[in-house]
Amino acid sequence: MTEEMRVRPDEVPQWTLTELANELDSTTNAEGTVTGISLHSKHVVPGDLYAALPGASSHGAAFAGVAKARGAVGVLTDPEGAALVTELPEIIVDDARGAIAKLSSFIYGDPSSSFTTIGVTGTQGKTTTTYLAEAALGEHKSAVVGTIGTRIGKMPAPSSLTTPEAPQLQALFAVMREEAIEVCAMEVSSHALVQGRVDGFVFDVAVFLNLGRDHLDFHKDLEDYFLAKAALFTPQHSKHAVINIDDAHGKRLAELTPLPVTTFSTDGNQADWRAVNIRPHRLGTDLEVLGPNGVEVPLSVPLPGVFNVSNALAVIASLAQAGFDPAELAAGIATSTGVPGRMERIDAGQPFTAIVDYAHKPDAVTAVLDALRPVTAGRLIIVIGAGGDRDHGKRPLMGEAAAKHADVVIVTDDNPRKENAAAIRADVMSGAGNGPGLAIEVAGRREAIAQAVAMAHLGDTVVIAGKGHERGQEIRGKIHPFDDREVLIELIESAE
Ligand SMILES: CC(=O)N[C@H]1[C@@H](OP(=O)(O)OP(=O)(O)OC[C@H]2O[C@@H](n3ccc(=O)[nH]c3=O)[C@H](O)[C@@H]2O)O[C@H](CO)[C@@H](O)[C@@H]1O[C@H](C)C(=O)N[C@@H](C)C(=O)N[C@H](CCC(=O)O)C(=O)O
Ligand SMILES: Nc1ncnc2c1ncn2[C@@H]1O[C@H](COP(=O)(O)OP(=O)(O)OP(=O)(O)O)[C@@H](O)[C@H]1O
Ligand SMILES: N[C@H](CCC[C@H](N)C(=O)O)C(=O)O
Ligand SMILES: [Mg+2]
Repeated sequence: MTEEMRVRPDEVPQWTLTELANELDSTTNAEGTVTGISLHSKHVVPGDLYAALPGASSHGAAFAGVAKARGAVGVLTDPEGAALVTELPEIIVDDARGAIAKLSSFIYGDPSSSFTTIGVTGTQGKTTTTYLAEAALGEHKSAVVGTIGTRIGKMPAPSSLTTPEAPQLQALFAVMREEAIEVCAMEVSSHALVQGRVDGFVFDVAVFLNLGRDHLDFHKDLEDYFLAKAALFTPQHSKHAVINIDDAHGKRLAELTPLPVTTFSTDGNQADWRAVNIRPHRLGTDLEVLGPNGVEVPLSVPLPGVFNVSNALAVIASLAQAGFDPAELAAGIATSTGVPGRMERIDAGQPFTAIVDYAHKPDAVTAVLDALRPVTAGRLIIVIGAGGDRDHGKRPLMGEAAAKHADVVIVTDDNPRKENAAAIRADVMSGAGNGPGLAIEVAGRREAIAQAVAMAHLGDTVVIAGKGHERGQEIRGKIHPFDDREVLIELIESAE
């Protein structure tokens, strides 16, 4: 097993329940010493305050017994939850979700004020941008929080969700403070903003990458989704905005935000930071970056696609705003060894190019295929599916984008979760069937990848889209081991 960074600080906080209740203008019905806070019963460690919140499928108060058995000393909950809790002392507040981030930051002593925080939002590119920030920072001690997990000083520390819930996040911040981290670059999802996971502290810099179709199962419509993201660009959440004005919603946000704004563009727009003389090649892109006050630095982005130039510019603009030297940042980006499952090249001696990528939204599918087309002499073959229990509306649009930009589309399963896999494939096929090329449906992801490998020749590019770094496939609530990269290598080797 690889070594992992701790997820709780060594220096354990000590608060009485009364002190915490006071902080929330509430009271408590017993005493006890609190040494941490948890939002999920399964994360509780002895000494924790268990925050029992109302959820979509249950009220956290129903798990207070489990939390107690794991050593919780009290419960923070709302009046509805209080009616369910009998086994632990309570702090009751009307808006328990509103209280939890503030209290989590308080318990750990506002740890993120000890380092620079960069919050990255956008429909696509957050993970890539935070990883490129880590590379850009070179020897400076940095941390990354996001979809693939947390990294503190390049050591993994497990975290769930793209943006962890506040108790987990603030504990990780406290570890970062102990590790003398200089900069934490983190992904901020729209879910996190709506659910107040990043309340209780203020980002030094907030970055907006783009807005496209996703998560319309959670947000009412695209406008609602935009407004959720726009909330990051208010003084309550951030001090400074860095915005991609090539994106129409970015342009709008730059006018809307009350924060001081730095803009960037790869598209010839009049921005503070601009990419010029863009020279794509098979493995990435070379270019020059023009910045404020006559700054001009050469940059080599070792990831293919102009969209990754945009992600790299976001890194330079935001870290330069935080005081780092653009030339050093550019030199750091050039050393990136890539991002797991993002445009990741797989080489098992096959005659064609094979790429594993995390595109699971229509714009990402388009961006990836557009990036690969100019460097593909033969056919562009994509294996694609869509996740279950997520936005249904994006499925035909993903199929359509694949069919429009690839020569062969193999529609298969992603994570069906609790849905019927055949029904999801039919949704994707309804869009994929409209393209000029060949669209076929193959049940079973392994079988679909095998078909792609069997049909690919010298000069072709095969893209396995949607699951990137994921190591399992969720089918009816159970996660089966499945890694696109390993499966691809196995199938290439067995085809020889
Ligand atoms: C829609 C959504 O964001 N749901 C999150 C939310 O669930 P919920 O409020 O409905 O909770 P619930 O399942 O009804 O449970 C109620 C409460 O009981 C607690 N509980 C529940 C079960 C148990 O055994 N013990 C326990 O303590 C839960 O922690 C929760 O507080 O609060 C839970 C606790 O933190 C999260 O785990 C859950 O994330 C679910 C798993 C999820 O899939 N979220 C995704 C959609 C998400 O947040 N994604 C974003 C964006 C990704 C992207 O950009 O693409 C992310 O930031 O990851
Ligand atoms: N700036 C961008 N514009 C368009 N597509 C992009 C951009 N950056 C990355 N992509 C595509 O989107 C996929 C996901 O990228 P990444 O994981 O960096 O995004 P994310 O915003 O973190 O996604 P998630 O919301 O799932 O965490 C990549 O594999 C690539 O296909
Ligand atoms: N953070 C994203 C991941 C999607 C990954 C894709 N493989 C899928 O299962 O849809 C989500 O929870 O919507
Ligand atoms: Mg991500």
